[in-house]
Amino acid sequence: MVPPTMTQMWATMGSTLASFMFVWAIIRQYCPYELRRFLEKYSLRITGYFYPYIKISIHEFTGDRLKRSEAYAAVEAYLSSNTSKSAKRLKAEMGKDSSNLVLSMDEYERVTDEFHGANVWWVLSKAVSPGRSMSMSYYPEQEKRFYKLTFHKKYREIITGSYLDHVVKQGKEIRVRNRQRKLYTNSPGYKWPSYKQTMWSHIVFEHPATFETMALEPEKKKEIIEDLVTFSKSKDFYARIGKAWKRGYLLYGPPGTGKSTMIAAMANLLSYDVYDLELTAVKDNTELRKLLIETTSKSIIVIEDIDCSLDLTGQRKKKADKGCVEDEIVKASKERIKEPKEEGSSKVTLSGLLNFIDGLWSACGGERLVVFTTNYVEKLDPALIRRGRMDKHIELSYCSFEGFKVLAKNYLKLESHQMFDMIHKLMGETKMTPADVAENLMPKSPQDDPERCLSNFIQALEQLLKEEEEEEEETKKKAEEIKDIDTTKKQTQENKHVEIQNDLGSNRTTSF
Ligand SMILES: Nc1ncnc2c1ncn2[C@@H]1O[C@H](COP(=O)(O)OP(=O)(O)OP(=O)(O)O)[C@@H](O)[C@H]1O
Ligand SMILES: [Mg+2]
Repeated sequence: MVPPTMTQMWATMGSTLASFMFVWAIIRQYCPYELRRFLEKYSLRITGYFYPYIKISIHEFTGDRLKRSEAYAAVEAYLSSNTSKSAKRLKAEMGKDSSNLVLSMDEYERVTDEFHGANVWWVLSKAVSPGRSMSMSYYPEQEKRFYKLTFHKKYREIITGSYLDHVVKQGKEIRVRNRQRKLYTNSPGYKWPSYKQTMWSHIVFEHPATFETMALEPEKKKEIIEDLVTFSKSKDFYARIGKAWKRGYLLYGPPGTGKSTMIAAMANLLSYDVYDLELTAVKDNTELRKLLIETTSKSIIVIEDIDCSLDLTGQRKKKADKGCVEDEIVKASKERIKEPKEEGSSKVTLSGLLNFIDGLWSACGGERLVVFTTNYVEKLDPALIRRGRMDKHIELSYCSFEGFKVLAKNYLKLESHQMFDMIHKLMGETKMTPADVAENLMPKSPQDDPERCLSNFIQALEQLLKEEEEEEEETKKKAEEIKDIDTTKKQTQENKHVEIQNDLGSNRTTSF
């Protein structure tokens, strides 16, 4: 018998395929869903005997469709950043800040990836489950999307052992980087929420502060950044030493030295959410615990002006308390300290707060920073700020010349100028907060070029120096007056003493 020619072979194969497609189309069109599933199942089993490839599916929704699968989301992020460059059909969606389009592979597109010499293929597919009626309800037709990973069976170990972990880890990191971060706050006077409502309200966190733009000595900045980055990478370390993965920071210093700015810079550095906890709006310790449980991993929990929020005897301070009077003067413009509506409803105690920091952390797990800020560190109870609770104490102080150089670069785009020497000298003799330096460097009119801003700043420094000298003179004068009064008092006392001695002496002589 003559073997078939190539053309004949192709023709036979083509017609077989066409017939198969035709039969399959008829089955899809007319067969009930259950029969179709049955045929699919057995055809897959038969081909499985000869087919050397393994397939893994990762579905978008699992179980009750309520929650999107984290694995699916991680694979999606991984593929959109790693392999979408090789995809030919892409879909575009708005990015997180609605300013750019994000591309990812489209349905049924196939992309390849390579891991330690193993080639794999990813396809985004979808299955359609038909609509069905159950009791009184009708469930419409549903599309179920899933990623299908295909690889040769000889790579089974490497793919299931490490490639999938690598994909999920990288995908999660990409998602954290790309996610829209949030600033949460607990609203004052908020009633205990009904089912599934959260106690936190949030807005999108878009603070532009970074460590780069912060006026801080370079070594200090480097140390803080390294501390934060080391913390964020220490999951295994914390697990090994049996400690909850959290770190406490105490930021202290005069108003306007960048405590709040640093919190924003921390959040931007690590891509964390921020929970700004208003302690005065928390009803009691139970509510405080509930608030904590609702926070998510990769977040910073902030309590600003901790000295005003809590009475160290255990009861929260009220707005007009004596201890906070000086803060009230300093912060007259701030409305942060709010009086609870009902009298006697303030029940958050120091021990409640300590439990908030220590007790529940261990149960919650996850990566969290807790940051306290204060203008008066000496007012705080040592128990609250001891190492282990507040692990790192950072003092933010008046602006140094190094700090000024950062601000001059940010505000005026100047890295050096002949006026800098003068500024260096004046800054060594004065105490100006970074907030004031920033305000003085800010152009106030279109005519304010960098030179003008610098000379305005010099004027402000000279004025401050004069005021400080006058104040010092005043203090000296007062000290001298007090000294004079003391000397006069002492002199009078001494004179009196001499008189008494003399009287006693003359009495003794008389008696002899
Ligand atoms: N170290 C700094 N670097 C850059 N800008 C700063 C710095 N410190 C303060 N500023 C500027 O001053 C403004 C006020 O600073 P910030 O609110 O961070 O001060 P604070 O220490 O939190 O003050 P308070 O104790 O009153 O809360 C900021 O908006 C920022 O522009
Ligand atoms: Mg602040």
